[in-house]
Amino acid sequence: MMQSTHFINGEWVAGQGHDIRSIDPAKNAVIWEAKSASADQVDAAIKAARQASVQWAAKTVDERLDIIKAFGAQLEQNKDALAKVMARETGKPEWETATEVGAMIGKIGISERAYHERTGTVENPMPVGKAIIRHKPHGVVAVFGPYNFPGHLPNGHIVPALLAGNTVIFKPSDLTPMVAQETVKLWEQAGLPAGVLNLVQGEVETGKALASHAGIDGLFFTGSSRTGKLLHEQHAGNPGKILALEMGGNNPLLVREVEDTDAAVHDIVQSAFITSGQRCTCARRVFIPATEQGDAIVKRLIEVTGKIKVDDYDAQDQPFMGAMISAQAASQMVAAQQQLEDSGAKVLLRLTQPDEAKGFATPGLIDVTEIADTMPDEEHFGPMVKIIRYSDFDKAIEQANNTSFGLSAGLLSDSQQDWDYFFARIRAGIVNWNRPITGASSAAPFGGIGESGNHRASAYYAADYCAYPVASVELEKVTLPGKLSPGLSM
Ligand SMILES: NC(=O)c1ccc[n+]([C@@H]2O[C@H](COP(=O)([O-])OP(=O)(O)OC[C@H]3O[C@@H](n4cnc5c(N)ncnc54)[C@H](O)[C@@H]3O)[C@@H](O)[C@H]2O)c1
Ligand SMILES: O=CCC[C@H](NC(=O)CCC(=O)O)C(=O)O
Repeated sequence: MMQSTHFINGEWVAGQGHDIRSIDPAKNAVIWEAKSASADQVDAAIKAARQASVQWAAKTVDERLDIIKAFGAQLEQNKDALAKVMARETGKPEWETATEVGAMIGKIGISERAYHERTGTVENPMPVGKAIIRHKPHGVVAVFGPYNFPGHLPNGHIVPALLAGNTVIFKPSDLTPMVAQETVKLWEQAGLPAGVLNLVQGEVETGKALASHAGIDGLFFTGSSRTGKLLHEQHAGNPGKILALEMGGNNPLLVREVEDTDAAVHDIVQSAFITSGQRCTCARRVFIPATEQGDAIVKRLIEVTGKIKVDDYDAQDQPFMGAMISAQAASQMVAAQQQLEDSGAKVLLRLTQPDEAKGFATPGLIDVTEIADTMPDEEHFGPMVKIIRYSDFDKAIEQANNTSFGLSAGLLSDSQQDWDYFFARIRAGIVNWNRPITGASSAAPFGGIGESGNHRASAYYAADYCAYPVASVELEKVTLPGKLSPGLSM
């Protein structure tokens, strides 16, 4: 029987495109199979969203919020089941997917606050009448999600977009269709009117059909810089379409003088290896002083990293790291490590793929000091950290900034002076002090500069790209001014 996996105009329908499937990367088992949405089905989803758009935008914010809160209640009721689906489809441990569902629930209250604070209505008195700032939804927007947070990150676009009065076509990562399907079912159960949120599943073809469609007013994308750049090029010449791009990073973490070596090692590990290194904010380059204390940090980092538990998402004794998204992703990390080694880097702890048919990769550390100025500026999206030993803080900051990305960066140092110096010079959208550089707060803006984004930060600032401001000067009755302009007589 054909699976109905696309949600168009309030109905679940079977795809008319080609065969797609989802694989549990920890068990190497097919867990979902269907047909992708064809270009005609993408078109139908956009038409449904357009049709639903007037009535949805005409509702009061509180009416929209009631439905969004009902979705939050559905998430709460189904949190264990959804977390299990996420773990199966991504390989992430169940403790971590439980926190992902928690973040989805938390997003609702945060989006409500952000809506009022960032896009609320403001009145200013004028000598005659008043000036009012209001916000309107863009209309029909497309949301593209990545695989690493298949619930939380698309949710971070969808909730504020719907709250602002937009209707949405959601195209999840083709690696995580099941999480998307289960999430959209919860929206359906929450009573969202037909056409307000549509789901089209598929690979690049489906993505292209949606992104290039003339019927969308905006596109909110979270994913790789490669795809984000393609979308940016595709939208060149369309200044009226809002494009919000959240992309990757080649994030630096600098260590200076710290009293507590273990605390520094903990923050490095948490920054580098959480989610098997598959977070956009993960530390990719760690700068450690070429001093005795630096040697001690490296030694301890090797010990602690070597003991990280990597295992099945549903293991009784939960691991810190589960499988990566696919066996292919793990083997790409092995190949990336080999390339660096061939270029002169020194492996301190080897990243391995214990089973070529599965997505597991053990965490790796590689010293790239000798090739730091010549190695490619690449985001290696997995559990491998490049260590750079430095003697000069200014040079280290310069190297840290020597990237076309600019998502997250951090400093581990017990000195306030170091922090002030670092903060003034480092270039990134997220800059932390003595905290891991992963685990960003949804109550703050989230985004990067350079190839990491296009200055339309998400999380708390997602409200900004979900609505456009309208300025009005108003007076209740047409009235002659008390004083006419010079040279004018009535
Ligand atoms: N800055 C952030 O907020 C953030 C968050 C999570 C992940 N990321 C980044 O995302 C990447 C990992 O996620 P990914 O591999 O799923 O990203 P990806 O770019 O491969 O895919 C993202 C989405 O775009 C779609 N897509 C791919 N090619 C397309 C095309 N040519 N036209 C239209 N759509 C297309 C995909 O199907 C998916 O829905 C990493 O680079 C990571 O740093 C960034
Ligand atoms: O992989 C990219 C996201 C990483 C994650 N960031 C957030 O959760 C941002 C907050 C939000 O979107 O609400 C992290 O920093 O760990």
